[in-house]
Amino acid sequence: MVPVISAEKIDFAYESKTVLKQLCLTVKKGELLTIIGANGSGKSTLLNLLLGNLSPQSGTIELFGDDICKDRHYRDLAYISQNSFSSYRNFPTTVKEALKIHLAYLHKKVDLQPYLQQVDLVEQANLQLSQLSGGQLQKVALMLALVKEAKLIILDEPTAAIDRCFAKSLMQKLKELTLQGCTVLLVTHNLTDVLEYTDRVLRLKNGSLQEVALAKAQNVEESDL
Ligand SMILES: Nc1ncnc2c1ncn2[C@@H]1O[C@H](COP(=O)(O)OP(=O)(O)OP(=O)(O)O)[C@@H](O)[C@H]1O
Repeated sequence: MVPVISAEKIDFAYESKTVLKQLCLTVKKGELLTIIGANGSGKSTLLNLLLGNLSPQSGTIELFGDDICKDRHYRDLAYISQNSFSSYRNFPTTVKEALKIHLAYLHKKVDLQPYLQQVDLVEQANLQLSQLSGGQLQKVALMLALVKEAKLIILDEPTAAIDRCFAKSLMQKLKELTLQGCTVLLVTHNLTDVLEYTDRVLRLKNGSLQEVALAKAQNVEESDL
């Protein structure tokens, strides 16, 4: 089966600053993959390359078997960034209206209530996005990804701004989605939140990815998270 993500021998530098060296990554359909790494190791850079926001100096990146130079597969992708919530905050709508706008954009007609329930935002449905907390805005971002029925969900620090209880239900939800064939790639410094749910952990170090055995992942040095 064609991998969902296939990156081959990626070299990337910001001018003279080399960040990634001959990096390879293959992610199969239905996998929940976690990438860890110390601050500045290049995790966000790698995500930006996978999203097609940056181009490697050498190497190839394919999504769903297509070179991202030709097709970035936006229709299949949902990206929840570290600060997606701060950009939502400036959007002058309520939670419910944001969901309706998103559905209209996707040409979909569905009942809103189950989506609000899934992310526990029923009580906040009529609040303005500007009135939500960081964690609640993170839930809005997840809800929009669920509505899109994305085949690949990429999350940067998904549990950083949310409480432990929602972190658990978020990870359960993501795991459930992978069992239905969705693929999830996330970057985190909170390995404890994801370890129970992840299929693999890769550590970004010295510009490339190394597999971390799940049994050993708990003991990964703090500086690598
Ligand atoms: N636009 C840029 N121009 C120059 N250097 C950059 C740029 N963005 C990032 N860098 C550098 O590239 C390296 C990797 O940064 P990146 O943000 O990818 O790391 P990260 O692993 O996501 O870090 P963190 O865990 O702190 O979010 C860092 O040394 C950073 O200073």
